Amino acid sequence: MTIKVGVLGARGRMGSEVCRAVSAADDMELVAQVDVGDPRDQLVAGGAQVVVDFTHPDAVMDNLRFCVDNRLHAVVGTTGFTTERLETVRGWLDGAPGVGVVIAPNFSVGAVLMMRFAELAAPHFESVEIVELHHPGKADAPSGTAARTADLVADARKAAGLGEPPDATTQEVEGARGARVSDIRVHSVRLAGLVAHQEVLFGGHGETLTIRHDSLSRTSFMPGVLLAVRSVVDRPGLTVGLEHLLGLR
Ligand SMILES: NC(=O)C1=CN([C@@H]2O[C@H](COP(=O)(O)OP(=O)(O)OC[C@H]3O[C@@H](n4cnc5c(N)ncnc54)[C@H](O)[C@@H]3O)[C@@H](O)[C@H]2O)C=CC1
Ligand SMILES: O=C(O)C1=N[C@H](C(=O)O)C[C@H](O)C1
Repeated sequence: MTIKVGVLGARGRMGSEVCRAVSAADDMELVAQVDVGDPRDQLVAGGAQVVVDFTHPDAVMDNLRFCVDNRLHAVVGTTGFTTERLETVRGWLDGAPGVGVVIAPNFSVGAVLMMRFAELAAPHFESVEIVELHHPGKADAPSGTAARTADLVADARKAAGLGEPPDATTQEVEGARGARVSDIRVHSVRLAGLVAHQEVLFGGHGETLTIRHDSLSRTSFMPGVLLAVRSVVDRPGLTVGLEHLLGLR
């Protein structure tokens, strides 16, 4: 059966790539391409079953509310999902049985594995820091992926009885030691020529471990997005993270 798909943020870096990937998929039909200035009602008028959102952290909650109100399944890659936001979406879905929403900070399979590997390594090293590197057009810092990695690493450290990573630095120019997310230092680099990259650096006794992932092209996110579109129609409620669709959790 063909899945009718609408895209929000259709003229953006990710949205335009999603439009191409959906159009090329044998089992999908691209029925609406919506960006700023276009009526969102095109999604309903076009008969979309699944809406893919790659817009902006400031816009995504209103878009999701629209989808749930109109009983449209949603696949969301837009960042900015705090615990509070996720709870709000859960609340909306409680009132819309049968509707599915998949939200993932990163749709690339390699990035999902990087996060999983980091979580596995976390209990075994006293030190850890995260460096995320992106194109200079990125709206937010730190990246959603880095924030999610920090949460996973922090939870794994806590479960293993580890405290904060050691750090005796008291003299610093503001920002030199990065941001703290769940007590983990995260450093954000914005550089022309980059797409999306992350290193998780671990340090222990006489050794370090670096786990690095590179998205060299936005096509890296497309298999994950298409998997989520195919899955969400049979997955009511909220799913957070592509790992659940890959059988990694
Ligand atoms: N989960 C993942 O795997 C990935 C997530 N992202 C995230 O996706 C989001 C978008 O990233 P990019 O495509 O690089 O940004 P972009 O700025 O290139 O594209 C965003 C598009 O959304 C449009 N837009 C903004 N508000 C809108 C609204 N209310 N309705 C319809 N369209 C609207 C903009 O006009 C723009 O065309 C960011 O939050 C980014 O972090 C990006 C890459 C991968
Ligand atoms: O804005 C981007 O480009 C990306 N955003 C996501 C994030 O913030 O983690 C995913 C990927 O890193 C690309």
